Amino acid sequence: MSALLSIQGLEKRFGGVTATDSLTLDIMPGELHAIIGPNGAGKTTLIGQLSGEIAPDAGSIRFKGQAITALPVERRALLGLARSFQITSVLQGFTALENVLLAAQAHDGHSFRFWKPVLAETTLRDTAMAVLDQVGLAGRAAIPAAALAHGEQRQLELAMALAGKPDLLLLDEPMAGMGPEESVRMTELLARLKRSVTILLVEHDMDAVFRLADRITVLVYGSAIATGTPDAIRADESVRAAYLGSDS
Ligand SMILES: Nc1ncnc2c1ncn2[C@@H]1O[C@H](COP(=O)(O)OP(=O)(O)OP(=O)(O)O)[C@@H](O)[C@H]1O
Repeated sequence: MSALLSIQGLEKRFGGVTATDSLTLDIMPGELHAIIGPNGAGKTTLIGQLSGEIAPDAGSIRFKGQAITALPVERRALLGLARSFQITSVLQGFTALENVLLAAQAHDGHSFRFWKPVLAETTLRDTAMAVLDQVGLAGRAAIPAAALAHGEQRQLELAMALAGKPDLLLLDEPMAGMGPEESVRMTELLARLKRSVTILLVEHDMDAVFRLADRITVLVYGSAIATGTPDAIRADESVRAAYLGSDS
């Protein structure tokens, strides 16, 4: 099986800081691959380079066999690479459904052909409702985003990323700022989403990571010190020493 996303020799420096250091990594179709590592390890910088917001200094990124290293964010999104979280994209004055419709429309603008506007709108609306249902917000479609609970807003951000029917979803700390109950709900949601979309997950919530991930990569100072199944990562001495704490 060939990789959905292939990262080769990726490098990123900020002044004297090496945020991404000779990183080579394959993300396989259908897997949920988590990236963990201490604060400042380079996780968000990596996501930024994959989504197209940050230009790497060296190395290459291939997605679905195509070199995307130099492509801008929108072109990557059209190819099926979507990013969610740590970017506040929800429009508070619009309903949940309207937010998803706008996200779907932004991704799929060409479906609004002037001779078939009603049909196109119906299809888009059906898609948006299906996506809201997928994230457990179907019953909240008509509620303004501002009136949604924090956890529901995060579910909505996920729905907006899914609206473009991505092949690869980049999730940057979906549990950030959540209470324990909301985290559990988001973990269950991601467990349901798994397999329908390949997911690259950056997350500090280790319970969620070890429950959800098929494979985990541990970053330290921008380098991948280990990649493996949750069991292999748990047992890896270098990981325990560098990150999890040798007594964990
Ligand atoms: N725009 C920037 N300018 C300068 N240094 C930066 C910039 N962005 C990131 N860095 C530095 O690069 C390193 C990696 O940062 P990054 O935010 O990617 O780490 P992280 O693993 O996502 O951290 P956290 O877990 O705290 O979110 C850090 O040392 C950070 O200070």
